[in-house]
Amino acid sequence: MSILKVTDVNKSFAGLKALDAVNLEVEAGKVHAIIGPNGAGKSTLLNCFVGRLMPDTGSVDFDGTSLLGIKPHQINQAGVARVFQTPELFTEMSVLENVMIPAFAKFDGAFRINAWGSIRARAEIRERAESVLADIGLIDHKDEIVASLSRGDKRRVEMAMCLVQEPKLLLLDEPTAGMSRADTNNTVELLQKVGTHITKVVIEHDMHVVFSLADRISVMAQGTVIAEGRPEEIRGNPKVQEAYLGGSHH
Ligand SMILES: Nc1ncnc2c1ncn2[C@@H]1O[C@H](COP(=O)(O)OP(=O)(O)OP(=O)(O)O)[C@@H](O)[C@H]1O
Repeated sequence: MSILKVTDVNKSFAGLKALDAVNLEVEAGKVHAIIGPNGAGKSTLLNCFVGRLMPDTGSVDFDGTSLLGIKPHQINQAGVARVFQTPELFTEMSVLENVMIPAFAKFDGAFRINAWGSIRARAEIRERAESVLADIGLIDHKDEIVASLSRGDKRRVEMAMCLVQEPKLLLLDEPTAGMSRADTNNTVELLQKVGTHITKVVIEHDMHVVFSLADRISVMAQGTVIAEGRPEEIRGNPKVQEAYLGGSHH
């Protein structure tokens, strides 16, 4: 069953067709990678999933409801979380506080009936945050200020901030960009381990990462999806090889 369905999406910027009749279906519970050379339209498409961009035409349905015309925070409330290329963190606050903030935003309303409910909510939210930090291997750093963490650990905090919201769909925009091989391998291991029930859409240039994680791959070139299939189908696809050889890539 598909949880995300993109139908005939078009988007132009001042005459440049960034998305040209894009169709894409993401199956629930799977890891779906979107790959393609620079300028293929991957980020533009992702921005249409989170309310940052409005397609000119076409539809984007998540869990049976249209995402178009909905504000980013409402899309987030509906169960879509995004991990950015550059972590957006509260750097002067502790790791635990950073993870508790999105959990409050998501769950507090459900408890806040009276003062007692609010205290209970705080305890429960702290527990949720600590449990995610344990999964992600950061529990020993929970009281540290985020500014003092390594780049790799900052990305883990951001991942924890997404996971604590218990999203249905997690969007990962180049999760290993700029990382060393060792950090990349750690991130791949982490993504294989955490939130296994969460549907993930990953934009990624590193083919080692793509082939380690993806259940399905969509290949974009010049604003459109030129191939879609299982990793072994995509690996040998001549259209895909041509798209990469014909365009510039990292
Ligand atoms: N806000 C914008 N205004 C004008 N043109 C844009 C805008 N955003 C993207 N584009 C153009 O749309 C096309 C698709 O860009 P997009 O960033 O979606 O590609 P991409 O596949 O994500 O590339 P990369 O792998 O380099 O991130 C490019 O030609 C880009 O220059």
